Amino acid sequence: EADVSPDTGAKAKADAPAAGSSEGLAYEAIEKADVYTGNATAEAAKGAGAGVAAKAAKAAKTVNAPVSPPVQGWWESKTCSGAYCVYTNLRIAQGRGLVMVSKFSDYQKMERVEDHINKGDNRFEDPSLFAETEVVDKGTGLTASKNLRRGKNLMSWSPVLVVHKDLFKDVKKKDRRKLLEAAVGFLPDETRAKFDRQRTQGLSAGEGRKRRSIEDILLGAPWEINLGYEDRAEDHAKHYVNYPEAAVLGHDCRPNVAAYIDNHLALRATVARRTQAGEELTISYIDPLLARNKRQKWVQKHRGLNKPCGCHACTAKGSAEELLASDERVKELTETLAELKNHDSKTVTEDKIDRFLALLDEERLHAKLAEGYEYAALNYNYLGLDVKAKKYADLAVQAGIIEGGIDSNDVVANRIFASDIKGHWSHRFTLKRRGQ
Ligand SMILES: C[S@@+](CC[C@H](N)C(=O)[O-])C[C@H]1O[C@@H](n2cnc3c(N)ncnc32)[C@H](O)[C@@H]1O
Repeated sequence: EADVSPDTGAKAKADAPAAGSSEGLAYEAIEKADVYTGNATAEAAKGAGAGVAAKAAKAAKTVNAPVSPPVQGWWESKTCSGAYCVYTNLRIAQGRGLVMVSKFSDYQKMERVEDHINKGDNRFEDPSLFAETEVVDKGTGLTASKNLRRGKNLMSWSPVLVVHKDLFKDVKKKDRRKLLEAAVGFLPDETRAKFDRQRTQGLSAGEGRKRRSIEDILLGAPWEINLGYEDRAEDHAKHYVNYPEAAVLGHDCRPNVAAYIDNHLALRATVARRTQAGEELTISYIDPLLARNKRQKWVQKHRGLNKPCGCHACTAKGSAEELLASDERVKELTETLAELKNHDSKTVTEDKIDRFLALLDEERLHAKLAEGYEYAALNYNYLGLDVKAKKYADLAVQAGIIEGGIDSNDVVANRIFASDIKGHWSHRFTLKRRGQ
């Protein structure tokens, strides 16, 4: 499949043409020592059988092929370990570039979404809205420079590194480190410098000597995409994604910023509640509706925090009473949400929905309201309470734009619902079933 470069209009082929070709493609020489070709690990060979070993052998043989990516177009490097290879596109997203460590079939899927990635914006909406600062016990973070209103867009950035999640189980640590370093080494200079900042950013002098590995950087942020088809269980195409500019956002279980990956694979971050100048801007690295002990362990185990989560919702400055109250709210919210999601539920009443909404607010889940509002609206409508249903369907649209983007499926569906509450299938659904 050929794609048109946004800058030159030239056809950029996925195949890397020979070095010095007359198609205007240039090669930057890199140290050959930086390019690594590994063998299939025992685990990968076991998982994928002879094909993987054959591919590894082929890779080993072709190590003398061009070892530098072309300036434009996709490039399949011969830097591989087992089924996983490094792929590059330096011109994508107006020259920001993207490197990938993945399987050939997933690389092909990525090639097909190039146009989408090219259409995304790459910018901080208004750099005067926040500044980088040191945050106590959290390293570098972003702090609001002005008062910010809910719904204010902060940033949109295309991915620069995409890594298959199975790499971490199929390839040995030493080999995957080489693959990841080779991939990042191929990024255009400016982008690589931004990536590299993440290795030392916010580490204290003592920690600084350690530098974060690329692996730690990937695992320390919550960004994942699935290049497969959601409805195919066998399709394991989950990938970690890195957005260097967003990596400075610290974690809070009750954050003031909502962030999501949009249809252009861009990371977007939007203010989720009114924020005062001087407040740290935070996102949640995990599902904020998990119970507190799970949240605390999860961020430590999976998000690189070197101690249990210390955010206000997890510590309440030591107030056992406040912590207990929050735990109870989270439990009730989770249980009620399950009831609201079940349209056969016999236990949902107007009071229960009212209470659910009050708890959402009290628990300060301002970056995760859309789902709750949507189910509240549906359940009000089941009971024929169309004024409340309309109010929360509208709020679900508003929250959905902040949490998932204006084009997201949920926003589109809720707009339709909000525009015709009484014509929606949910109207008086429970009442009709009760014969009322
Ligand atoms: C994506 S980075 C965020 C930027 C980071 N503060 C820095 O200085 O580069 C994730 C890392 O930041 C630190 N961090 C983020 N949120 C934190 C929190 N709530 N408590 C403690 N450390 C946190 C952890 O070291 C985590 O692995």
